This record gives sequence, structure tokens and C-alpha cells, in this order.
Amino acid sequence: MTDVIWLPSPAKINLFLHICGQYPNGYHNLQTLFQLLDVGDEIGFAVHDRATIELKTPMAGVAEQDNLIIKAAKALQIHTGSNCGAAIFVKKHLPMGGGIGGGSSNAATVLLALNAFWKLNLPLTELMDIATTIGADVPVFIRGKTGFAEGIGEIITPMDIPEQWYLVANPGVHVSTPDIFQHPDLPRNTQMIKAHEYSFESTRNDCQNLVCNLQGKVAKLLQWLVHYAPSRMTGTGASVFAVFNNKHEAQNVLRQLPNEFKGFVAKGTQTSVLHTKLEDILRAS
Ligand SMILES: C[C@](O)(CO)[C@H](O)COP(=O)(O)OP(=O)(O)OC[C@H]1O[C@@H](n2ccc(N)nc2=O)[C@H](O)[C@@H]1O
Ligand SMILES: Nc1ncnc2c1ncn2[C@@H]1O[C@H](COP(=O)(O)OP(=O)(O)OP(=O)(O)O)[C@@H](O)[C@H]1O
Repeated sequence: MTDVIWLPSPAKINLFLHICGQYPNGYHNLQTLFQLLDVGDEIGFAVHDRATIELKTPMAGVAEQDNLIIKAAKALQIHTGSNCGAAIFVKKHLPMGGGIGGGSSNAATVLLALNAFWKLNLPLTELMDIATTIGADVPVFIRGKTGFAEGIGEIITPMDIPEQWYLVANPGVHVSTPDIFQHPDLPRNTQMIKAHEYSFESTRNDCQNLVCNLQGKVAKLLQWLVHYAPSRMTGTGASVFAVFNNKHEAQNVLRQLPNEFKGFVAKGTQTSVLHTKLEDILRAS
């Protein structure tokens, strides 16, 4: 078998999340600042010239045909008519359903990697169109830049923000994204802002109060964390994050995290670690 090429699949957090309206198809018009992180899953690829796509590392609780990795590979095959295939491996490090984009990032890594390894040469804009059909959080991982996003999350304007460190903590409860977006108590009329008006203090996560009311452990974790640093929920939860100016302070708080919670420390990156690694591989080949 050909060698397996491993690529990173980074996490994101939403530094803020405003829900500004709802489209006729039910999806929400939102504004958010996607912060890419230097921590994530790893995905391995062994490509071949048969059209079969196999996931060699099954994921507990996710049927193969529902796995976003398989959905992404098949969507790319269908879009391009390619007869190439791949055996795909995963080292999962990110918690699933945590609001940090694990599955979405996996899908984006597959699209970018197979576009390169199958020599399809689709531009990023076309890959972002395919990505949007897989999920609202996938396009930002294709764009590969920390940025301000609008629409359903697919209109992305890269934004330079100071390098910061994040403690990302998970309360160990599951929050369903569709359930939150369908909830009657979700606020849906936040006034839109311009990207340059963003500050952490003047923004919020519109899903946070609702999720805290539904899941007491999210509220408890935030109450603990905010004592140390500015803190907020990411996406529709259940993970939350706290913002630090350096790694040492973040690690110090992580060490004190109560046992009932899990967490990790990550650095915010302007450019996705995936894009950097993929460029290195392609330059060397
Ligand atoms: C909350 C965020 O994580 C913020 O980054 C994303 O908006 C959610 O992204 P995602 O998990 O990739 O979302 P999808 O898989 O596309 O959609 C999950 C569910 O969330 C709802 N959804 C999602 C995005 C959006 N802008 N409006 C929505 O109403 C949809 O009804 C859908 O049923
Ligand atoms: N490759 C994958 N990795 C993780 N979850 C996957 C994958 N493929 C499908 N899923 C399904 O997607 C659900 C959401 O997982 P994911 O980790 O993407 O959530 P999330 O962090 O809340 O994402 P987002 O922030 O994009 O809403 C999981 O519960 C799982 O059933």
C-alpha cells in the first residue's frame, strides 16, 4: 500500500456569535468571528486510482455513511467525476459535538487534501461551495484564515487579531445544534455590526443564555472560568473558552480545572495549520 500522508484538522472557536435573523429555509443569518486554533484531529490519506473510499478507523457512535469525512470525499468525487479513491485514517483528539468544529474541520481537511492528492486543482472558492453543502462550519476551514463570517457562516472576511491563548473546556454534556437553532427562546434579532466594530466586550454569544438554562453544567463551568479570565461559550456549546495573553497563564488555570470538566490549551492562529502543512508537503513533492 502507498504511504499514509497525515494532515492536521484544527479546531475553531467562535469568539462571538450573533443571530441576526432567519432565512426562509430555516437557517439563521449570523455574524461570528471564527478563531482557528493550533490544536485538532489528525487525518491520514493513502490515495489510489480505484474509486473506493474507505474509512479505516471507525468512529464510535457515527455510522460510516454519516461521517463527514466520507460525505466530503464522496461530494468531491461526485462534483468532479474523479475516479480516484482513498483509504482514510483518523486520530480523533477533539471532543465530538463540542462547538469547536471537529467534524466540520475533518470534512474540510478531506476536501483540501483530496483536491491536491487527486490532482483536481479546484480553486478555494469552488471547494468552499462544496463545503457549504456539507455544513455551515466547513467553509471557514477551507478558507483557512481566522475571520469575520456572515450569512450562514460561509461569507468570510479574514481578520487580523492579536495572538492569544485559549483554555477550551468541555462540561461533558451534549448540546444538539439543530435543537438550539429551533428553540423558541433563541434570540434572533441582534443588530448587525461591521467587522471593524468588533470587540470581545461589546459582543456575546446569543446561544449562551439559552444553553446555560438548558444545561446547568455549562453555566457552572462558565461561572468557574470567568473568575480567572474573560470567558464565553463557543458555537451552540457545550464547550466554553477563556482568553489569555500567554500560554503559561492558560496552563495554570487548566491545572486547577475541577475534575468533572475536561480542557486543553491552544494558541489562536491567523492561518490554518492545515494550509501551512499542505503547502509544505506540496512544495516538497
Ligand atoms: C453554531 C455554529 O457552529 C457557529 O459556528 C454553526 O453555525 C453550526 O455549524 P454546523 O454545525 O456546521 O451546522 P450545520 O451542520 O450546517 O447545521 C446544523 C443545524 O443548525 C442549524 N443552523 C446552522 C447554521 C446556521 N447558520 N443556521 C442554522 O439554523 C440548521 O438548522 C441545521 O439543522
Ligand atoms: N468526522 C466526524 N467527527 C466528529 N463528528 C462527526 C464526524 N462526522 C459526523 N459527525 C457527527 O457530527 C456531530 C457533531 O460533531 P462535531 O464535532 O462536528 O460538533 P461541533 O464541534 O458541535 O461542530 P460545530 O461547531 O461545527 O457545530 C457528532 O455528534 C457526530 O455525530
